[in-house]
Amino acid sequence: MRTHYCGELRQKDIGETVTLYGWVDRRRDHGGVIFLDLRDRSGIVQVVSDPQRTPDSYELANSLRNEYVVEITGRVTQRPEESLNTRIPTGEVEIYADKIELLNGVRKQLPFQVSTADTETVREDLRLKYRYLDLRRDRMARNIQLRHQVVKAMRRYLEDVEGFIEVETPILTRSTPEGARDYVLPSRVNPGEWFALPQSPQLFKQILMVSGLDRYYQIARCFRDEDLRADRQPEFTQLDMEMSFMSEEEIIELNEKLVSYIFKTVKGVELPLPFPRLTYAEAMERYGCDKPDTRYDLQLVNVSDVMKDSGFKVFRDAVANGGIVKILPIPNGNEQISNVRIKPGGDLFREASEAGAKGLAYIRVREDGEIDTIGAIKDNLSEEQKQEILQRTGAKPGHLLLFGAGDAVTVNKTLDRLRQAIAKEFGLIDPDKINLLWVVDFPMFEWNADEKRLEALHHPFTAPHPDDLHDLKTARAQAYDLVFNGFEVGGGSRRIYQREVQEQVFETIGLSPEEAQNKFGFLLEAFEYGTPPHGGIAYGLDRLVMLFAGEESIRDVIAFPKTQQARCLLTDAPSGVDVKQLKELHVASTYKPKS
Ligand SMILES: Nc1ncnc2c1ncn2[C@@H]1O[C@H](COP(=O)(O)OP(=O)(O)OP(=O)(O)O)[C@@H](O)[C@H]1O
Ligand SMILES: N[C@@H](CC(=O)O)C(=O)O
Ligand SMILES: [Mg+2]
Ligand SMILES: [Mg+2]
Repeated sequence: MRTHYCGELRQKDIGETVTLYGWVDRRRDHGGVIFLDLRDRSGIVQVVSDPQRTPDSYELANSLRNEYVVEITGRVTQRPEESLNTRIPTGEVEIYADKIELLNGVRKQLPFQVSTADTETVREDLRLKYRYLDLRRDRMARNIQLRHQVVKAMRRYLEDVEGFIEVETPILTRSTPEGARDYVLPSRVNPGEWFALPQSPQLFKQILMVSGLDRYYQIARCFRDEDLRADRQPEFTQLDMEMSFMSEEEIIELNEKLVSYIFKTVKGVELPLPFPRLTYAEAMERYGCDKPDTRYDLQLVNVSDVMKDSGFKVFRDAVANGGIVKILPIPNGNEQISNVRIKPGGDLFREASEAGAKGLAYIRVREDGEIDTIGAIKDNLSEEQKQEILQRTGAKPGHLLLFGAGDAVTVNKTLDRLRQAIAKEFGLIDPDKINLLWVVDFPMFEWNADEKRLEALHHPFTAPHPDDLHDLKTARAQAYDLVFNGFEVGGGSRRIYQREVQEQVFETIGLSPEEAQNKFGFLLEAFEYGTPPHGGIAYGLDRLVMLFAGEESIRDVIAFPKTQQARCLLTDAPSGVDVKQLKELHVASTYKPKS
């Protein structure tokens, strides 16, 4: 019977006889003395065997190889002075192995060494294919355990402090509009009809409020067929919440307490409350995005009013066509950023053009206070305009001012990208800083140029701001996002709970009354049976844990993630199916033979 986990053993255990189970992390032979690092999920402890002190285990110890599974019984002993290891928590002790039992060996060559995978780069496809080996390594084992700690803290706070009740909602359901494509599943018993996997439990949680549940939460799996990024998976987990009879202010306050409880419990960090807030309009104006990383300054400066009469055509036209001119001022940018980098072919030019910019104008402030720029700008800039720009941007000698000019979406996107790239390059980001902020007052809708219609910025169940009901199209929403170091970790809103308002919103996004009835009739009907005012939020659990763990990819905090091509390499899914299955499902075409 196991007496301890490997990673728990300390000086206080010296003299005890212990039984451990685990994997051989490494085996070293030091002139007839065998050292084994024994690993389990808690960490590593050093085991010693030699012919004098542990004659019964020596032969077997000598034959063990990496990743063999063993049971070891032995005495906890103080390590000699010269072999103390301060890098591991068990580094003061070692175990004299009186008895070793081999429980299982390794029959094939290991695709990579678990013991060195934390320090050497192993190809991700190998890691995902042999995920069981990958999850044995310290870093990954820690991430998975950290994820568990985060979920545990969420449950403790919501259940024990705030009285939330966890309810499971269906996976086989109807489409929920969260802005991505649906994963769909054919129904065998209902020929020609399809389930959609939920993009979120949005409508069910609202219906639970109509049911009087009052406070709901769920650790909920969501499915979205969308283009993948390092912080996006096709299948991901939300902490999903909904509550009745609470104002936006009360919902935000409860959530600040929840988030600070998680930080305190998991990270031991006390967060100052309340979290700062930015309106969507401020965030876009100052940072060019709705999830700004404000660990560093580098704020954008709008100079559209100065440039509207500029002799420089690009600036003047931008404003005349309803666009904007903005500047990203970079202190000490002159020295580090050469003209080559901001002209076609340069890396910063490429960054800008990937965001849709056609050019990257600049002004450099010289040591003597004069400016350097291209002739077309310099010749067309009046002294007043120049002074106004220098003053507004706070430009000093050494400053580089990068310009974005054009439609607001492109300018903001461009300068946001440049801001992030420059913060990284200039080392402006303090990795120990924790930066949490709310973005509030989102607009209800944004223009979808492809489909030539307004679409809901959050989702169409979000309530408009009560002051803006006279013009729904331009109304602000009662919606809020939580941003953590430049990532959107959560988003929610107060909801519409009156049928008429919901119908108006459907109409605004171009749903005909028939379509609205067809897709969301059950919701509209529920609103007629006594629906309480309600609202909620959902956090991306994977993203949150990724940031807690200091990882750059959410794949590293998910036990069995998909690749960027949305494949599971462990099980090799998706795969072809038998034609018989397809026939039963009434899906005759697109048949792909099973391999
Ligand atoms: N594909 C995804 N993979 C992982 N997490 C996601 C994904 N989509 C959304 N989330 C997380 O779920 C939370 C709530 O979902 P929401 O619909 O607001 O996402 P979103 O605004 O579409 O997110 P984004 O566009 O940033 O991916 C997000 O704040 C985010 O943390
Ligand atoms: N269902 C929403 C979250 C919410 O509004 O509560 C989402 O996934 O974004
Ligand atoms: Mg999305
Ligand atoms: Mg969102």
